[in-house]
Amino acid sequence: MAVFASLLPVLALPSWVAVGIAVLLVYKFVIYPSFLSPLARIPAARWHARFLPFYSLYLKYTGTESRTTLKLHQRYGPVVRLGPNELTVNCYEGGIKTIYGGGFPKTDWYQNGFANYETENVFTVKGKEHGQIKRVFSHTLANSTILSSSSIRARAWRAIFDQLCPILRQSCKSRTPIDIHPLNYAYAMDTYTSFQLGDELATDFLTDADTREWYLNHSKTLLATQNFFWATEVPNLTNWLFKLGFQPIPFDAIESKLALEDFFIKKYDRAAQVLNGEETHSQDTSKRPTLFALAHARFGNIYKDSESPGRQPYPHRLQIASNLYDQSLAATENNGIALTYVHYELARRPEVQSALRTELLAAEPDLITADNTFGDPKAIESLRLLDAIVTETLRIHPPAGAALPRTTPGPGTSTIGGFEGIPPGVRVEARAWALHRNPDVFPEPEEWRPERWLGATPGQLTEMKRWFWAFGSGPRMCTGNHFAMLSIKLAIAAIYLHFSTSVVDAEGVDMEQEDAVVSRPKGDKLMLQFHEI
Ligand code: HEM
Repeated sequence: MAVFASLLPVLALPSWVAVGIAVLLVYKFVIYPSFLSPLARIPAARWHARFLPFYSLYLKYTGTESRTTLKLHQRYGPVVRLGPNELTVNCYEGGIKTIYGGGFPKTDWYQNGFANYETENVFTVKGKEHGQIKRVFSHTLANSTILSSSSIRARAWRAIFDQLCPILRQSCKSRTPIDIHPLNYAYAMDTYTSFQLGDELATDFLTDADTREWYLNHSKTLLATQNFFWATEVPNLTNWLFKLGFQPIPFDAIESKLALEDFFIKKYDRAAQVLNGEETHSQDTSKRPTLFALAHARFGNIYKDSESPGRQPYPHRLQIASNLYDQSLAATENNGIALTYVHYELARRPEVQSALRTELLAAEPDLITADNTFGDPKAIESLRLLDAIVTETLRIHPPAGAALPRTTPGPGTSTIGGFEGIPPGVRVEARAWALHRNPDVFPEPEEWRPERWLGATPGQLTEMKRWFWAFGSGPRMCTGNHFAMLSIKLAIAAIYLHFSTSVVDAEGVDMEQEDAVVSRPKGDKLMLQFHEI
């Protein structure tokens, strides 16, 4: 009724005024965007994409965007108009170099999807606050610090040799295949939260299977494409529907978000007590909540105390929680997916496993010390085949391979992929999935070939590194890339020194990657048979 009531004034207008308004609307919403806008020169994905957003929304809702845009780029070139105000971009010069290297601002998509505790974090925030938060963690997450951290290596050792290997050995003895995917998530979460919060407050998902399963069920619901779509792609429509009494975001997804937030904030609150000396702890550095302590000490330089409402038991509680929770989600999902695909590719290629083992055995004296821990971190850095295996896996199976949206800045216009005069406020986005499949840079791009990183000429290598985009680029590039590479390499090195693997075909296994913000294998499992060496 309210809708009809709002139309009454229009119906009461003289007919020539109504026609005039209709002509203006057609001009603004159809003729201008289709023929006169600076975007009109750019090839459109569909004829209607010039003035209607539905094609783009359809691709996002159905989780078919990355694969479809790859085909669109193959057909129309490096810049394609996906909607009236949206461009998909697939090139380095004038593409990722300009947009991401040039620091074009993020869209609200990030805030709508990834703010935790209703509070922004380094992943979502725009403006100068972003650089301030990033600087708090940047030294501790830098490659030199990560490589020299004995506590990271000690925790990884414990996770792999004391917790994971016994599970793998058991499966060897009983000749029972094992689903390695949830264990990869567990390893990623346990090692990262240990770095954040110290060993005692970290998760223990490798041994605590019930909590692991509880976590995985909630995170799967939370990140399901169609649940995520409403808040990120059509937030205004979602709010309107909510006001009209509909709830497009399923209750399960909201419940999962709240359950996970609650699980983690309890840990952060305990970390604050540790720091305040309210809990007795030894001086053992592995128990120190390293990343929590950094945020706790330095967020006061970013946020005023007035931004810490009285309900917070310690300053900036929600800002700390939002950041740490975001990081642990990023670490678990991305490292977990990457590890699963490294296993998947290796398990199908015994000859690559043998070559890797030869490389590992040659480095073993430096890699592993006599008193049983990971040795000189440079040893792991120097393993070229291992590096090529992980990099090639991130190329062909990027865990965060979907679109990363930005907006063209103002004042003035931008040049994107050779198209000049792009006005401010246009959504522009590239995706690792498509960049990594450019055959001019990565010949036979659908082939997993680690050797492409080893036999390339210096010129080819430079080009491949420019287009390699698993961690993004520019000022918003992943802050966890060094931690990710080290922890993935430690796990793969330790496991393939002692085991070989083969893939087992089992019900529910589907290794095709989801076309989603977090690109898990569709079946969400990988059954492997481990063989002890
Ligand atoms: C294989 C593992 C990982 C992959 C593939 C990955 C991928 C990415 C990508 C593509 C971005 C850029 C997003 C954008 O530009 O919109 C990003 C940002 C980010 N990642 Fe990662 N990530 C991984 C591991 C981690 C880990 C271990 C952490 C833990 C600290 C982490 C924390 C972050 C954060 C905080 C950002 C936001 C940076 C900013 O906006 O300045 N990631 N990641």
